[in-house]
Amino acid sequence: MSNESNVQFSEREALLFHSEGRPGKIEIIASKPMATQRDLALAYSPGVAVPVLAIAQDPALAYDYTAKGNLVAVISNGTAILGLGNLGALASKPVMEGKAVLFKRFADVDSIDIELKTEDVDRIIDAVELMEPSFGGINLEDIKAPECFVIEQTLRERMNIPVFHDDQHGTAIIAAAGLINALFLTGRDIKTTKMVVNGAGAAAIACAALIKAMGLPGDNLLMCDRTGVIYQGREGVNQWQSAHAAVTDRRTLEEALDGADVFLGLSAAGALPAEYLAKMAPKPIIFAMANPDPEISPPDAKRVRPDVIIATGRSDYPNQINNVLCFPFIFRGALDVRATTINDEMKVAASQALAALARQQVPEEVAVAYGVQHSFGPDYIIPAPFDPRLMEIVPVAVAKAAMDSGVATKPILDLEAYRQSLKARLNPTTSVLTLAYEGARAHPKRVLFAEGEEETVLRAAIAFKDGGYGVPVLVGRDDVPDRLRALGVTDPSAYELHNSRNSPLVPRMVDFLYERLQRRGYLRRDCERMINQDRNIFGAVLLQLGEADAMITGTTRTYAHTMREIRRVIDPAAGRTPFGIHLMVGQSHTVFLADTTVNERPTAEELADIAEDTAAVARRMGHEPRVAFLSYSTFGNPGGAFLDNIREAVTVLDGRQVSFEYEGEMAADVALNPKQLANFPFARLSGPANVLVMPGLQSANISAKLLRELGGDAVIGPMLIGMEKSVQIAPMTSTASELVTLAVLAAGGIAR
Ligand SMILES: NC(=O)C1=CN([C@@H]2O[C@H](COP(=O)(O)OP(=O)(O)OC[C@H]3O[C@@H](n4cnc5c(N)ncnc54)[C@H](OP(=O)(O)O)[C@@H]3O)[C@@H](O)[C@H]2O)C=CC1
Ligand SMILES: CC(=O)C(=O)O
Ligand SMILES: [Mg+2]
Repeated sequence: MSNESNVQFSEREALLFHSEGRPGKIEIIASKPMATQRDLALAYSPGVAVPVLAIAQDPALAYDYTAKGNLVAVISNGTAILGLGNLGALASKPVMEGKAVLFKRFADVDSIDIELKTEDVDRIIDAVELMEPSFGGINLEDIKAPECFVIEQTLRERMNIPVFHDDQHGTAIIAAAGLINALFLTGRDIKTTKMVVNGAGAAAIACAALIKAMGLPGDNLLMCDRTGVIYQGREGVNQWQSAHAAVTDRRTLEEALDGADVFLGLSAAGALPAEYLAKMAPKPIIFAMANPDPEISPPDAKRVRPDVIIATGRSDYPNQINNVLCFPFIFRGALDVRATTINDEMKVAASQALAALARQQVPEEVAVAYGVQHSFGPDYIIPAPFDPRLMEIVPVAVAKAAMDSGVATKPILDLEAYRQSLKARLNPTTSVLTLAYEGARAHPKRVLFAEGEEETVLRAAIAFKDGGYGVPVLVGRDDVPDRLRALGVTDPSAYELHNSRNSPLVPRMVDFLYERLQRRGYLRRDCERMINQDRNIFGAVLLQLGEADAMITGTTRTYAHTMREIRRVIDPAAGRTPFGIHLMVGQSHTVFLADTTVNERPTAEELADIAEDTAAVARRMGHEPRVAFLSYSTFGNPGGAFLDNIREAVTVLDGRQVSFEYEGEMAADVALNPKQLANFPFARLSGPANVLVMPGLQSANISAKLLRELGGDAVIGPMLIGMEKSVQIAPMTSTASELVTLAVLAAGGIAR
């Protein structure tokens, strides 16, 4: 799919992504304990009667006793699914589930998709209106024009919670923000700018209205649909379109574009032939926003007009103009002040905040991920959706505008404290992971997949290559190309394959291994056999010879077995203690657990090394480390025979004068639960620990595996740290996407 952009994936992969594990993209998780009879009695009958009666008395209490205040419905009837057209309510469900997860991912808004099987405007209005008690806000999505205008307007009048048709206003807010910056960069004044809007539906009409409100003269805008220019007097034009009908003798898109400064595409894939660009003004601005494929691709546009500033709706080209930059954050702000509506003031505030953000210095981690050109300029006119600053800045601007315009029912007095609370709502790990993926694309590395005959590994290698994250180097037999073909790869020769049976590198590899092992009891013949027969040794030697930057293995043999093989070829880095880290990633927190894989009974020095290196990984992943050395004992209570090395590790760190907080020994609940920690006021942790150094491999490995199998959080790892080359031993149960994550972390230098 999408063979021109730098992110590619097969249709099969897109389907697998949706079907693997639990089908679809969302599930509902209880936010209260549901373990005991008592929990259930409180959560449901009879306990639930108490909040019922309270809400009946005072409806505002619904925000205190239910999820309403943070819950948004994403509602569609599937009549304008992206740019794919009217494919019906059911087919729109993947998109609506997608919007729901984006709400959560970007702004911690809980959201559920609702697909309505009707094109009847009145029935949609009635259905949505009846849902008012359930939700804090309504996001209408992919409902075609002109019905969407009537539906949204009527619901806004009838409902007392925000109703927002994202395709209209979300798109207009982003397009306006991008346009402000593109006009600035090309030295244009909006009052003399000539614009063509292609598409005359929901998004196009809302964008045209907002841009005119910003100062573009009505006569300077020509709107086109499939028939051509919408001119005054044209037949079959609805009332919303006729508001933008121009007095003009131009009739086609091509004629409309003659001398135009800006093309705004909100129509369909490929709707703008490249040759039409030739007659546009110097430094033309093209926003080709149709999804999933734009009106014209950036490479095609740049071939004809190298001076173009181009944006698309996609994340895989520079300048993503997509309403994902807006809807999570505008609802976050609106919900937090319990706004009764999202008004024009709030929309303008969001647009201005976005435009201003793009002009600020780009944070280092975002800049590194994107490469140098991502400072304000033609390839960076709008912030990237996973820029962590969006969550801090846009909701604050929206909340303030809601308060200033009198639609906030629960004003926020301290906006700075609000900004801080927004920051804490998202887990930095998620943006660091996203940025690690972007970084891998900006600086692609060679990653060796040692088990190239395994389907899961091949799928990971395909995703790694197609995603543009780097070059997979496969170890496997001659049938690997056939296996790749069976997975939908049309040109397996594009994959680098090393087969020990016929690799020209084998003599050099044997020399290397024999040199290393000759004084450790191995004959040359043993080394030849290992190179020929053992994929981990073969792969690790390739890594040592510089044929790859990192290596992924582990899915076919146990961790211990794989580790033994790797250690024959690769040593610990000088002065380092190798060990494993598991990461537990929740919505707002990450906990780093170490050493979960290597050292059975670490000494005090080793525990201190593990603490230091894990703290460094935590910092690389955006967390200020607070290290707890865990035990069954807290500060000597109860006493025991195996506490000395833990205590001594704390003393070792005292001597090293490290720059992070650490404390121990302590029980896990003291480390993680602030109430328990408060019982030890002398403890030198300013908050719950996020780096847990385990006393030994027994407890560490058991805990990590328990959490992986039973825990609600996502688990990443184990990452192998402290080796002279980056080798990652994945769990045998890994999925392809877990392998890709490990590959990206290894290639990007986070796991090192
Ligand atoms: N990047 C972003 O954030 C967003 C992008 N969009 C994209 O905008 C497009 C329209 O969405 P939306 O407004 O919701 O849909 P609507 O169904 O409301 O409107 C579609 C409009 O596009 C016109 N159109 C379709 N094909 C062409 C063509 N080849 N040339 C000219 N006009 C054409 C239709 O004209 P006619 O009546 O003649 O068929 C109609 O006016 C979609 O591609 C969607 O993905 C939408 C929202 C956000
Ligand atoms: C992004 C979006 O909402 C659309 O393309 O419809
Ligand atoms: Mg949409």
